[in-house]
Amino acid sequence: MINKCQVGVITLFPEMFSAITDYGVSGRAVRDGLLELQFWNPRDFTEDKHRSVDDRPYGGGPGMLIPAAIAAAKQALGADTTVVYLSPQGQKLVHQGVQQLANHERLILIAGRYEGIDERVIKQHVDVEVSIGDYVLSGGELPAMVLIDAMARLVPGVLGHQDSANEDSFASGLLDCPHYTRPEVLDGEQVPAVLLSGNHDNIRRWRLQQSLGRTWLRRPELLNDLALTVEQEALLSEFKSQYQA
Ligand SMILES: NC(=O)c1ccc(N[C@@H]2CC[C@@H](O)C2)nc1
Repeated sequence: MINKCQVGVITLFPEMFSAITDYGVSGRAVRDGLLELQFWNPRDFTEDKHRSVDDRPYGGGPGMLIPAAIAAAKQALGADTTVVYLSPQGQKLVHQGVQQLANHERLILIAGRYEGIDERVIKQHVDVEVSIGDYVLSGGELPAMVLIDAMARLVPGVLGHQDSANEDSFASGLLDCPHYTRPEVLDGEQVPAVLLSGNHDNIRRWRLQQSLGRTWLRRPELLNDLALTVEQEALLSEFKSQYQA
């Protein structure tokens, strides 16, 4: 378990990252020093007076800006820092991958723009290529923020105890159970009585059964990778027997 998340980001648009540094749980993690972001902008490594960064595909143009930025980032974070490139060609990011990357404690993320980065740079400088999903975005910044947010939540002290309970459900490979707040009756629908019973073990079992049932209904393939406990098997088969579509 790491005790902080240190990330260097190579990006033309560092200001975009205010979306995670200035708000909510991730913003508090930055203020508490549990999440530390540093930025390197390829534009700062240009030598032409126009500071041009969008090289024509092998059409000559600026020198290799990304490797220069990686070198500067490694100077600050350490030569052994893991380099991650966000792209649709990467390995699909799921909770386990977030945990593995979070364990590196220090990472450099490359957020590309335009057509992407030179394949030789990937071969020579990138340790792992990661995709947040099968769709193309105009830049790697949003995927980088998704990865950073997910990793920060795994650092002790970032989440309150309730949120970390939610985290546990995903860590267990199950979808989260339904959640309810006030009022007790909304549009004629009651909050499930067990949640008002004060019986904590019944509430735990109900939530676990709901997570199992939802996973079975919405993402059955996730159950294939899980070794369910005796209690979980019993709760799921009870859910199935009571289920009417
Ligand atoms: N699915 C994803 O994680 C993803 C990552 C990056 C991306 N776009 C960038 C722009 C140019 C190139 O660097 C790749 N789109 C989708």
